[in-house]
Amino acid sequence: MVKEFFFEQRHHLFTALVAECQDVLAEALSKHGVATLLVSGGSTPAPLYEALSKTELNWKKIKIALVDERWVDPAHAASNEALIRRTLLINNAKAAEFIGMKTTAKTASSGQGETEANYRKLPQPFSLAIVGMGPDGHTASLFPRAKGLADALKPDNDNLTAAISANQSEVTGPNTERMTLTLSALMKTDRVIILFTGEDKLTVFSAAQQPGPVEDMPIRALLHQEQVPVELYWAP
Ligand SMILES: O=C(O)[C@H](O)[C@@H](O)[C@H](O)[C@H](O)COP(=O)(O)O
Repeated sequence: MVKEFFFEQRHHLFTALVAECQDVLAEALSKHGVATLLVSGGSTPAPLYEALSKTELNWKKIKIALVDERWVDPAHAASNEALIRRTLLINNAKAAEFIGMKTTAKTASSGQGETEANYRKLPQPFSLAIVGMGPDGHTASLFPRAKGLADALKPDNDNLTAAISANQSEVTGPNTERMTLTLSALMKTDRVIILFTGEDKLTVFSAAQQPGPVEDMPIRALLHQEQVPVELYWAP
């Protein structure tokens, strides 16, 4: 069951969401002494990251890692690592340790072993994952009917990360080669927060809440499970 938080204005959403993230991370720090924050890319979350970067958390005890990555150089405009370095790893949050997904491997599939080894060093359970949703019902880089999707969604897949080749029709530009957290990794997270805006995506989300093939709308894998608390933060 997804707990939904709707806001009339985006700045109200981000104010509330920063406070929620701060509470979740502070609780993880007091319980475990460390916290792991998993963050998505895309165009929506930047205001959250910029505000979160200024909060008075014990950032040197917080590990920040990507939910997914386009398999491009960190200097590339489409890089999620670049987005996080620009919007979150600044101000107080600069003290956090960042673990990226991109390696020097030519393809995500040939880089997956190294990325996996890096992610297995992250403290578990992960404290908080911030995920988005695309207009096609994808989340992370779990794209509908993409190559690698079935494995990435398998409950018995112990890998934390998976290489995905999205269909060109699903992504803008050259970013079809992706690395993503698997569903298993998201199920090892104490709290998952879905963040998106706009009426169109809300319509897609409502459709995803109905039963249907997960491969058509992979965010269904997060919505139709009772293992991990999932919250939606939405504004028009
Ligand atoms: O690498 C990415 O693009 C993201 O991780 C992806 O899953 C994103 O969250 C959605 O596509 C929504 O993106 P927008 O916020 O740009 O709508």
